[in-house]
Amino acid sequence: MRLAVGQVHRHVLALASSRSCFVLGDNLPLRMLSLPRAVRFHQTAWLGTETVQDKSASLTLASLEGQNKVEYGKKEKATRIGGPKPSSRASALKVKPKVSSFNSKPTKSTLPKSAVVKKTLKIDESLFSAKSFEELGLPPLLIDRLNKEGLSTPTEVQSAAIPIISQKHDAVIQSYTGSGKTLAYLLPILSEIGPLKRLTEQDGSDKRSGVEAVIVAPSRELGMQIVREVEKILGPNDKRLVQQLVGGANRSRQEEALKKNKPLIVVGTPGRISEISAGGKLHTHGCRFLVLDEVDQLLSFNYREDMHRILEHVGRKSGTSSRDILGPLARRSERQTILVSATIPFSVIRAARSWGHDPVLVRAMSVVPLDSITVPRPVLSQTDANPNSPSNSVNQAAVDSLPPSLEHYYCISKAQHKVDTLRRCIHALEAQTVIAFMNNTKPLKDVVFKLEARGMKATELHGDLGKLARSTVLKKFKDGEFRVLVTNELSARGLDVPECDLVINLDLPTDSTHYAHRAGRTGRLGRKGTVVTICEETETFVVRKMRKQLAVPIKPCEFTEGKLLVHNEEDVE
Ligand SMILES: Nc1ncnc2c1ncn2[C@@H]1O[C@H](COP(=O)(O)OP(=O)(O)OP(=O)(O)O)[C@@H](O)[C@H]1O
Repeated sequence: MRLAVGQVHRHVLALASSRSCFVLGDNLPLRMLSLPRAVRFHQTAWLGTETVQDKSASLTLASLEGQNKVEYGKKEKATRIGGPKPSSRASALKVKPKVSSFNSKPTKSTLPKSAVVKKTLKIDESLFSAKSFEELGLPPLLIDRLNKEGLSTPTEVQSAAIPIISQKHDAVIQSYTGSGKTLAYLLPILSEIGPLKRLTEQDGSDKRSGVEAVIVAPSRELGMQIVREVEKILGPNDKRLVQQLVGGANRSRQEEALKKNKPLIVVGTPGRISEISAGGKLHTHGCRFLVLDEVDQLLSFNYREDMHRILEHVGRKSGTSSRDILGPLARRSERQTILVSATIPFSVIRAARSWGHDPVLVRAMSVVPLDSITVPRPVLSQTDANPNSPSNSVNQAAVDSLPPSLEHYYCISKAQHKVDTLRRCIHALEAQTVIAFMNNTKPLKDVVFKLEARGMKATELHGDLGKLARSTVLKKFKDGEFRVLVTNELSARGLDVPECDLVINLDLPTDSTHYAHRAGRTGRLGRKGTVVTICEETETFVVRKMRKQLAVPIKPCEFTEGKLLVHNEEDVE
């Protein structure tokens, strides 16, 4: 569904039960917000006396510090707001656009303070100077496995998150797409549970059995990807200790595997996890870790019932009744909750505060206690004509999720010529691994057909394909059998194809958050990447709005004679 410009992203709050609160939020269009009265009541109740100026505004360290100025349209790259530099160790992909002119007009946008920090944890500087996994205190067996997989140096977000999670903090991890957030939470978990864990004095008497970590992801693909990452670290002999519970696969087989393999870690989608748990085949009461990957999406309205069940059951010891004297606090103490996303809106901070004890926000180079964070004010771009328009606000969550190494362009094309423009773009940029996004499933086939007819290997990926077909398509694309993957929003979050050097928007993303997640499929781990939005003349104002909200230069361009030609902004106005 495409949102018109001017739609307001709202995060809707509701009380999950009378005893524990959780946030149901999403970038919902305003007209979808006719909530049941009870929900509205809870929303009011939960907001309490807080003066909330912008529920959709997100929290970022850059906004907390309020010290960053952004300029875009400069000759070189845009200044990145907050966040770390790309890792020097990361190799660059071979994308060398042939640029024949580069003269976009500088435009200014300023980010004033958007949130106030009352206090900050004293940050251990040595936390960020870790050069190796050894320095982060990971157990030797785990380090051996990492080395065997060719992993020797932690990324910045891993350096920050691993010690914090090991100190048993509840944590919100925010870092840009492709910066290594998955291992940032997996490694401290695997330091505590399973065959690679740190040996402690209690080990002989450790009576824990059953599932010890539940990892929830919004899509099957992302769930499967996380499973593969865990299997990789555990190694071939112990990979049965992780079990996937994703939708679309045979449920009975998953239940049998749970019984037979007795996994320590389960990874799955909210629907399937809560279904199997409700059926009594998954026991998570003794669970020590709950991870919500892509938390902002998981806390959206769509998943509310399943997430409610998961939040209520995981890590809550059987026998702990909701009438227990400590109530929700007792429950919380049973598990460590880790929330992860490239885009963390303020609603997630609020949710984490209500669940966690001593929760902290971990970013690549900083750790901030969540209690210190107040609701951010909307941040306006200086060039905005109408500051009252919500669409003119900088979307700080999306800004911070963009990898610093990306180049952004847009190109005008009539609808019927978009596939040709796409082909010319791929040739001009010499892109080898391309993900093209559309909004609907039906037209995907047509695009694939046209590309193939012109000799370009392409394939489609969408929710109408079965689970097996989806994983086969993805594997073939990753193996380089296809040059172009034509897909929809399904692939926008979490999908890791390190070689992807070009992302194309054949349809406009619904908003700047969706733009950022799509864009993040390229430029992984500091590699170079290009994002090109192909739009119709009448849609260019939407691109300009997103450019303001994202505070990055999205430069007008065209592809002629096998070259990328970048226009001056005023040439196209
Ligand atoms: N320390 C490391 N050294 C080398 N490669 C790493 C390291 N950590 C992660 N990677 C690789 O970097 C890639 C990106 O990691 P990951 O998918 O965890 O990023 P992410 O931040 O979760 O991205 P997204 O926000 O898009 O989900 C993966 O291919 C992963 O295997």
